[in-house]
Amino acid sequence: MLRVALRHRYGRDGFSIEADFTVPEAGVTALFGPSGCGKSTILSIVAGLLRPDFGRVVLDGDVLLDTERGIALPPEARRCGVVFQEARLFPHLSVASNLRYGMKRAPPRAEGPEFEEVVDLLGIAPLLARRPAALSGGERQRVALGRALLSRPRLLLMDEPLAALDAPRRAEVLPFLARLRDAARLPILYVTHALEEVDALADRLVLLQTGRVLAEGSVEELATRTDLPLAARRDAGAVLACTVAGIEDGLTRLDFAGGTLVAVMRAEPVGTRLRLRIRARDVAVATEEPRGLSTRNILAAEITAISPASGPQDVFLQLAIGDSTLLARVTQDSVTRLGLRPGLRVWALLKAVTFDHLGGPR
Ligand SMILES: Nc1ncnc2c1ncn2[C@@H]1O[C@H](COP(=O)(O)OP(=O)(O)OP(=O)(O)O)[C@@H](O)[C@H]1O
Repeated sequence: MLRVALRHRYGRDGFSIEADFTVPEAGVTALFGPSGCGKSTILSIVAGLLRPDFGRVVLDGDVLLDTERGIALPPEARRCGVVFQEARLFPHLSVASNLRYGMKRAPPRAEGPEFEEVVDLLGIAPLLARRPAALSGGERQRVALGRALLSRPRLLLMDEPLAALDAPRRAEVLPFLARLRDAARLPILYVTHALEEVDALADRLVLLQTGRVLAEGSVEELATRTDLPLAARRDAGAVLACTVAGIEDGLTRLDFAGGTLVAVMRAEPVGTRLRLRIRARDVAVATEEPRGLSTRNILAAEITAISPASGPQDVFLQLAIGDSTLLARVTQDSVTRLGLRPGLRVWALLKAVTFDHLGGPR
């Protein structure tokens, strides 16, 4: 586990950061927030590239930084694999040599994946003889991931690794990141301002705003918090962990903690685990069981809370469906007209178009 506590100010009157959070043993923790909120600064402090005014960084009980005790391990002694927005490969070396450079940085008895395993994991075997100039942006990033992994780090730090890529390249690299996450069994601190990357990759979220941690928790939990800035986004809504239960007539049946949904999406084998974001604006409610509707996903729910939404006419309904929570964005007028209140049993109507298939299998 990684524990981070820090305080830093750039210059006398510059931007100030005060953050305190943890990253579990394995899985992706996304450091998420708008541009300029301090994400890269935090990552640099953890990597040892920036010395903060005050900081304590402890990885699995080992102190990497403790300004009060005068401890500050140099970057190379921290065993952090760092991946930046640009791949930063050596242009004069082949892909294979770039990867071997990573291996040379690994301590002699460090545990970790072998060269072939990493090449296989990231699908870079056909690229080994090439120079970075002859690679696409996505391929370059895959090599950079491989090089970081081969240095056998104890922690992976990724600073917007997909931000410099266009949408098709991002879509190409995302599944490899998901594979790496599942194979590496390392804590991964992942800086991003893209919610779709959070949905596809992250287990936990540390939400930042102007240098402060607003909240930390699981992606599912924070997605339905209407008091956070996430709720003001167009794509605000619940994130549900689902398992593919079957495919019939081109429709995929997905089980989640609370019931079953039907979605039109890319066919995945039964048992595949994935996550869906169900946008609040795509959920409607009815006080009586609807009949004769084209909507296939109609779920029995209970209203657990009603809270204001960013538009003055709208509110969020928090809906409990078994052990899951959905958000619905409805007008204040429908609340009055239908007598919606916490404790009321309703039906949640989800449009098929709601389903965005996120990331690769988990
Ligand atoms: N070396 C520096 N000197 C002074 N101010 C800095 C320095 N580096 C960053 N800042 C300021 O600190 C704030 C946080 O920057 P940081 O790069 O950590 O944010 P970020 O969340 O990573 O942003 P982005 O998503 O745009 O990369 C910004 O206001 C930035 O202008």
